[in-house]
Amino acid sequence: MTVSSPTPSGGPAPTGPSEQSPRTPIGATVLGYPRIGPDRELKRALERYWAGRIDEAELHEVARKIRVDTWRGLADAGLDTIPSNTFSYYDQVLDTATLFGALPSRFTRLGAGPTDTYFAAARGVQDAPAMEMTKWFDTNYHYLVPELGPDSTFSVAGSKPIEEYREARALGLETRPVLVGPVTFLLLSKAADGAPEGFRPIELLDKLLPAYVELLRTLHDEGVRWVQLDEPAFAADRTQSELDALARAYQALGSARERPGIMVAGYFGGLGDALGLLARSPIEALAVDLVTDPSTVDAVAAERGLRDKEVVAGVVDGRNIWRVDVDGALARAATLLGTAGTVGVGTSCSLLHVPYDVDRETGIDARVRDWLAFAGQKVDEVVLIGRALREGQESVAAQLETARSATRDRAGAGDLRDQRVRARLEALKPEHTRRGDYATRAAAQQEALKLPALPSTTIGSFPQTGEVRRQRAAYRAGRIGAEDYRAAMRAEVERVVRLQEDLGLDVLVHGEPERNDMVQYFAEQLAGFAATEHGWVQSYGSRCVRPPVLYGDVSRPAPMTVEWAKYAQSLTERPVKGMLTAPVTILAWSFVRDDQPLADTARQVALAIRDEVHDLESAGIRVIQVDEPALRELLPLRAAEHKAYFDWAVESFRLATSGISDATQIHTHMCYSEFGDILPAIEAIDADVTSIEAARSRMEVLTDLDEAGFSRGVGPGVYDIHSPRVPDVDEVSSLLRTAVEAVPAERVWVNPDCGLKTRGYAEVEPALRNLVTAARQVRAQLPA
Ligand SMILES: CN1c2c(nc(N)[nH]c2=O)NC[C@@H]1CNc1ccc(C(=O)N[C@@H](CCC(=O)N[C@@H](CCC(=O)N[C@@H](CCC(=O)O)C(=O)O)C(=O)O)C(=O)O)cc1
Ligand SMILES: N[C@@H](CCS)C(=O)O
Ligand SMILES: [Zn+2]
Repeated sequence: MTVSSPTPSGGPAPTGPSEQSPRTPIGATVLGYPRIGPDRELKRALERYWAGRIDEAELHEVARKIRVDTWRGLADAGLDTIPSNTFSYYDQVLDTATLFGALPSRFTRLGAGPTDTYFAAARGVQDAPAMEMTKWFDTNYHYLVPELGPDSTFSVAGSKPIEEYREARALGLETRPVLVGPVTFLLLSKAADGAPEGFRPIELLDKLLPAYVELLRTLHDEGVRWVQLDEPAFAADRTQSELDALARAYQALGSARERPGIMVAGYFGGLGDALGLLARSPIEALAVDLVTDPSTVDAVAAERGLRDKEVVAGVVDGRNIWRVDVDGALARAATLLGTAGTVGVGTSCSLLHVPYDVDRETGIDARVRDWLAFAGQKVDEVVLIGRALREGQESVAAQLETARSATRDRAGAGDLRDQRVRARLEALKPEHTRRGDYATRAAAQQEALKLPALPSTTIGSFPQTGEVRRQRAAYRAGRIGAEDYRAAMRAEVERVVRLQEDLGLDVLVHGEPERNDMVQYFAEQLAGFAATEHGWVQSYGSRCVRPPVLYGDVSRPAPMTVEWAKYAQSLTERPVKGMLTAPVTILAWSFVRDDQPLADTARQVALAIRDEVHDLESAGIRVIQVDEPALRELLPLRAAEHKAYFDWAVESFRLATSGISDATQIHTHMCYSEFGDILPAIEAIDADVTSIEAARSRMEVLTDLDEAGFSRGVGPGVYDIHSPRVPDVDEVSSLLRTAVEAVPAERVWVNPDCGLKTRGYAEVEPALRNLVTAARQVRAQLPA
């Protein structure tokens, strides 16, 4: 397999759609690639740049090397075409807003250079708070939300896709620039502050399209043969007017005279009604996700309008890490042979969501490792399936057989089924997911805890200092032993407990210094999971996570947190909150098995957490928080699937948190989400207290919860921990007064928006001091 031949340096491409010349097919390709660097080189460079330790040139050089290595690797692996502009210094949606000159004016008027203006928008600076960050569809990646108003204008203000194209071409590599499509860009944007009531960014489509047309012309003049326009927004339910916008957009872009070939990529599910619209539009290619929803293959095969188009069959899962089932993938791609003009082979979505290379994971059992494919291996899978499809299976018989034997081995691995776990689940009765009624519990808890009105607490983690991380790195590398590590972490716990006593918080935490991550920490101790050593995936900006691999039945061989919670409680008279992660969040932030329904896996995880809850209670811990920040994350994109999801998601939380005394108080915590769709579930999980991100939206969520009939304790965040800003006492008191107007004061708790692990003590101490002072002030003003 060969890479497309390079365009002669500097010269325009010989073809354009208007000239009707044959175009090299897209063939075997990937929709995008990780960009943080195999050893998180970009993360380190970004953080050094932000700290003023390297200059811009050094940062750009690290980025250039990541791009070059990526392109060379993809070309050497044998893909037919390779993407560019999939690199980003922070986020591709922010890149798109920058490219089209649509950054909020609070950043452009700072007068900084382009790089620092971009980072100001991403991270905020004094007096110019960062753009809002939210989840990218149902993934654990987060993007920055563009802010648009009726007066927003668009132009081609940047040149990133062009520069990256040129950079690759200078290496002799022809690439396909990837852009967020215009309709998805607008659907992901929000109305800027001050926009008229009811304004929706999609109304700006006719103003945005000319900028895309201009960019397409520039790319064409540069010699670009294909562009990829990503429209994942159409994997979710869309209104007729949004579908009309899609049709209008691609009619306009497809009719542009001088442009490269256009491939629209729809991913994270089937395209629904958008499929037919795109099939009828004057574009040349469509990339479809044939993994997320298996019925998509039939919908695509039935689509007559694709006869003159190339369809890139996304048969290699871009989001999970299992080796592809080559026969299933080949069958799906082959189904499209009679439908599409040409069939290419690709990943279901960008590989941004998986780590770089499974071969480095020497710590994972070799048998399990052989079942896995990370980004590098997935590229090989795409190349393999592409060749088998084009040249026949005989041409790659040996590689196909190796792949088949790994798939067979996994399917037959009976030792992944733990009969004890299965028997426990079989024996579950409805009472295993029920607690006593809330009013009785609330009275028993007040009797046990004797908390003041408006009790103050934190969400769990305290700053993960460089020293804490260094200790863990030293422990992992074997430079210090288990006892020394434990002693260092206990010293940190003691420091954090003393600090909270000094600050005057009412319910304390141990601070989570011993945790690398709130999911990975548990996965490392549960049977059925494998942890990775190098498997970093970008979560947002420079922040990464290492999602564990959930490959078998889950159980808890031994208590996971009890010693830490007990130790913290031994240091103080005040109640210490035990801290656990709930089942849905554990699943959402892991790579999950695909050989059984997620609901079954959730129940297994719930049983393990339930065991821990019971052990914490037995150890004298009277308040236990079970964090469920990702409850919104696994919500299916299509509304028709919501009820089934909520049923198992709520059941798993309740299974994890019932069977305990009425007097034991269960907290949960939610953040990083739009809560609108999950309000009924927040009530249904039946936690005694829910702490919830609210500071930036000025407590709006409380009114929403109230309207949804929420009747339990609630801790709306009064300190935005995503910003280094220290809120003053008046600001916190004002938020608290708003809170007690929306919810009866006896149900209100006082806490930050989320954990403090990413912050420094220099901000956290004064912020918490102000929080406690504000709580006391407002408490003193409550009617007796
Ligand atoms: C709440 N969020 C989380 C999500 N997903 C998760 N799995 N976990 C989450 O908490 N999704 C939604 C949000 C996303 N938010 C965040 C927030 C913060 C981070 C983050 O800070 N990530 C850290 C890595 C955390 C970690 O695993 N740390 C490890 C390893 C630390 C490390 O890199 N060590 C260095 C050596 C250190 C030294 O010597 O100084 C090394 O190994 O090279 C640990 O503490 O042991 C990040 O740095 O990106 C992520 C998502
Ligand atoms: N207990 C966790 C929740 C984060 S969502 C923390 O405090 O970091
Ligand atoms: Zn949180």
